[in-house]
Amino acid sequence: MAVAELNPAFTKTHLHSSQLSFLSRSVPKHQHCAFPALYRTPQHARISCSVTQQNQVQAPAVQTQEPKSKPDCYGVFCLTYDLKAEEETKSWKKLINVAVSGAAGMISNHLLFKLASGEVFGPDQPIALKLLGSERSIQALEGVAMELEDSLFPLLREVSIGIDPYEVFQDAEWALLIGAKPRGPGMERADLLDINGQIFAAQGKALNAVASRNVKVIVVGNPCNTNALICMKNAPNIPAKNFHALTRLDENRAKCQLALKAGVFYDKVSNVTIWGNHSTTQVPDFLNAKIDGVPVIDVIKDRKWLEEEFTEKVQKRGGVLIQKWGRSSAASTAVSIVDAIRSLVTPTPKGDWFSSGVYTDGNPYGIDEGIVFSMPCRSNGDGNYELVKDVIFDDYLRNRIAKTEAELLAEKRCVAHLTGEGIAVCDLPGDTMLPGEM
Ligand SMILES: NC(=O)C1=CN([C@@H]2O[C@H](COP(=O)(O)OP(=O)(O)OC[C@H]3O[C@@H](n4cnc5c(N)ncnc54)[C@H](OP(=O)(O)O)[C@@H]3O)[C@@H](O)[C@H]2O)C=CC1
Ligand SMILES: O=C([O-])CC(=O)C(=O)O
Repeated sequence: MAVAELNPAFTKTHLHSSQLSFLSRSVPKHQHCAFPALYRTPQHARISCSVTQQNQVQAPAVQTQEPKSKPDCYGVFCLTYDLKAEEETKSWKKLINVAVSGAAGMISNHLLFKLASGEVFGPDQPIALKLLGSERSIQALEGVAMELEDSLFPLLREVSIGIDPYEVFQDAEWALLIGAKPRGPGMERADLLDINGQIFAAQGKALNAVASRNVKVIVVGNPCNTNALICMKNAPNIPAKNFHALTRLDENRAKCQLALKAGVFYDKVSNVTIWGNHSTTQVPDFLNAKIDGVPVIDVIKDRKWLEEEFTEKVQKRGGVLIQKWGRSSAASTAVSIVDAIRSLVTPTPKGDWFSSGVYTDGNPYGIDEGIVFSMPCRSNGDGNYELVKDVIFDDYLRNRIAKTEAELLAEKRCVAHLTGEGIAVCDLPGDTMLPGEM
């Protein structure tokens, strides 16, 4: 049954959410209904019902204008509404489109509800969620959309689900790329780079074709640095500066370990950089880090612990967690994605910085150009960042950075066929590991 066949006076209150979902799924593409209590008639007029102060439904009033087109909307989110009125009366900002891939996965299951609640973009920012799944996950994705419906988030104005990135990424202002194939038993790192690289090449092309020209892209799916590079290289019309690989979880893990050792609450720890790859070669920088404004090395006077135990703990934290949980970090990863976005949309506290995997071209640290490398960033809150200049290095830090840089350069050579840089040569140093593989 198409929504067009509904009794126009049949309001939301008469329908169970699963009925709404079913009805909306049976609406042909580009054919929509409207809410509050707006439904489309066969004549394409819109019928509106308003609720009186006594909460009684009034007789429908016919409106003539065409409802807004919403491709692939889901359930209650297919209903249109007068957002303009809310922008005016509630001082809401203009709706933003946030695309999420791997939306039926574990990380997304935490993240989507944070995005919809307003805790990420703020209590005055209405949001449209555009969820990318696959044939394999489409049922699960409907389940996710149903849970979003049932959560009644005031700021969540649109949800759409789909399996075609060219549709899902349309006009996206943020693209949170989480979906990736996990490395299976016996799978070579080079195979993982290739399989996931194909996904991120395709998604880069789609972003290039249909996303907002200023879309901010955060790549989470592993190996995230090289996936971000592939995505960026396939999206030449989007500024390279707009691509990030998520290393914020590593920064958060490092802060926690430093706080634990120093016996302070973790909000006292600042200026922590993760350098390099989101892998076991990553470098958690204790040289520039501070506790209560004092250099960490003056608070934790155990250099051996910092160089060995601390560093390894952060590098392998993901793997230890998998051993305990039987699956990789999902909740804390989602939290760190929230942190990463908020770091770009709010001004960085004075004197502090945050880590993100960003393109190395023009970096002031002497790191090879042409790779996505985690470095210290600051933002004035407009969605962009600049690299922090006033950081210090010693031989230890330089040597460690060189190792993770070599790993990323090798990964880059391994995916040359996906970045348009020629024939791939895979000479990965040893069998480099994701944090979760240890
Ligand atoms: N950067 C970081 O700090 C961290 C990164 N990660 C990474 O994030 C990614 C997602 O993690 P998580 O949500 O826990 O994983 P899940 O396994 O729960 O979900 C991953 C999603 O990836 C999608 N996917 C895409 N291609 C494939 C494929 N070929 N085979 C199987 N699934 C595929 C699936 O969705 P669909 O079928 O819809 O495409 C699936 O829902 C992983 O790559 C993980 O390693 C995890 C923790 C930290
Ligand atoms: O390897 C994984 O999937 C998990 C991961 O990245 C992490 O925990 O940092």
